[in-house]
Amino acid sequence: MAETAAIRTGTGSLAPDIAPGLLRSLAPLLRGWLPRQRWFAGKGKAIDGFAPVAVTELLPCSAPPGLLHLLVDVEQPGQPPDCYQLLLGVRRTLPSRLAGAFVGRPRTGPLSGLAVYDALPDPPLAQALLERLRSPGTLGALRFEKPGGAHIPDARTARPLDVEQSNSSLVYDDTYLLKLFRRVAPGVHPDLELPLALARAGYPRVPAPVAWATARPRGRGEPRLLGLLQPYVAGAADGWSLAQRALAAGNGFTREAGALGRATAEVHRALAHALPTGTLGRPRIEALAAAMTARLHTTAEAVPSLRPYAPALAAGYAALAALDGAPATAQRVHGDLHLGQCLCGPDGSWYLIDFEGEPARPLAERRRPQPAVRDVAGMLRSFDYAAHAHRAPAWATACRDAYCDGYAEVTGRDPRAEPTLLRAFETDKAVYEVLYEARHRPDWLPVPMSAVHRLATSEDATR
Ligand SMILES: Nc1ncnc2c1ncn2[C@@H]1O[C@H](COP(=O)(O)OP(=O)(O)O)[C@@H](O)[C@H]1O
Ligand SMILES: O=P(O)(O)O[C@H]1O[C@H](CO)[C@@H](O[C@H]2O[C@H](CO)[C@@H](O)[C@H](O)[C@H]2O)[C@H](O)[C@H]1O
Repeated sequence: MAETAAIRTGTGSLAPDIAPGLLRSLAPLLRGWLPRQRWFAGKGKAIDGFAPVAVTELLPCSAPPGLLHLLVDVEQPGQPPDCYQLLLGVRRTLPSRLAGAFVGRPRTGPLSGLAVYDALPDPPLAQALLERLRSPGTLGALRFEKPGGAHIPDARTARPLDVEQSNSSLVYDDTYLLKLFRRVAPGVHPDLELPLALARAGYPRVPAPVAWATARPRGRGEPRLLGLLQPYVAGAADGWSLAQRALAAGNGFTREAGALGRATAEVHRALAHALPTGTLGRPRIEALAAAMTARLHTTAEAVPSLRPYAPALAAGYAALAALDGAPATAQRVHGDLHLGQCLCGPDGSWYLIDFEGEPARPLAERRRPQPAVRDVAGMLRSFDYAAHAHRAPAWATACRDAYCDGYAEVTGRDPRAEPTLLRAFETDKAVYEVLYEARHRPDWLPVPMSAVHRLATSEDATR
């Protein structure tokens, strides 16, 4: 343990000469553990190596349980390194309740012989993260911010959220939720920017961030958002579970779909007031169609079953590029809207969450104003997804119509009135899903593939 105690410096950052050795000793463990994590985007590719970006000791490893915060560049073939956030606990012996979180025991280095594990399911370590956010300040490369001096009460309980997600979340006392981003990049993050802008504009049905953490590793550009604390909507059910429940009971879902259409429209209206908007003239529409076409071809390279459909789908994008008429309006959007991002609170109101956008796209691209119909297309795809396993295409069609009706009620603009734009965005989303499912959930690949088939063969863009 004497050696372990020596890893700490006065600021919480590891001495620069220690971080590489620490990471070298963790590397063999991370190689096995990382690809098994739902949030690891590089599955299926070799890991060439790891490089430390910032390593911070949040709780001393010399007095277990220790808590290490690591930002690590993961090097994989054919792409620039991706930086991941890891929160690792360190104990001499691991209690059996944490067996599932075990990463391994390094054989060398400052943690030699100690048990290293995912810190989030360990309540004292989860509590330590909340404690850091309650008292803002800096620690090494990490900065903890709590604007307006918000009072964040102590929590009696802390638990990781047990849902499929791209990041990781902790829930404190059913009062606050801490979302910890896993793949972190420099730049303004829409999952903080948009809910903050909506909160400042007085919009009530997007949980407002109350505290957050960023990293500013020296010489590595803009700050990176690491985590974000927001009120937990207790007793809420997400739209996906509610839709599944309705389908299993043989019930319709059009009332809910209409309410979701109205909720989407209200958020769009608030975003358009709070943040810059623009128009997309002919050159920008052509560029949009070209980007969609390029994504189609890259995805068809990676997923062979998409290839036969590529020409018909590309024709839809060509129709978009050739559109005459008024420029399309563009604004900030949610960017990855689906039923799982809509929470129905105990009072029956719908909350929208997770403004991160599609995690695979660069931050700058996600922050560009875009046609609002992009979110509409995301939700239309989601009704299709929900109905797929139940072989209930009529259920999906009714929901899709009710959703568009609800949207039009609030904005006065019916998304179905721009069928070429809507079809292009729906196709682009289905293509994104093909790649997403091929990488993360191959069993689900038939779901977006059936939409691809429909979009490539049907004349009617809204069916
Ligand atoms: N503020 C909140 N209140 C209640 N539940 C939430 C809240 N934010 C997220 N959740 C739950 O956590 C899940 C994952 O959150 P999300 O932001 O979509 O994470 P990710 O981007 O990692 O997928 C959601 O589907 C929802 O069930
Ligand atoms: O984890 P995120 O919420 O950021 O989004 C990613 O994962 C989603 C799945 O969990 C994925 O959504 C796709 O599957 C949903 C059903 O599980 C369906 O409702 C969506 O319509 C469909 O796109 C999403 O695309 C991905 O970015």
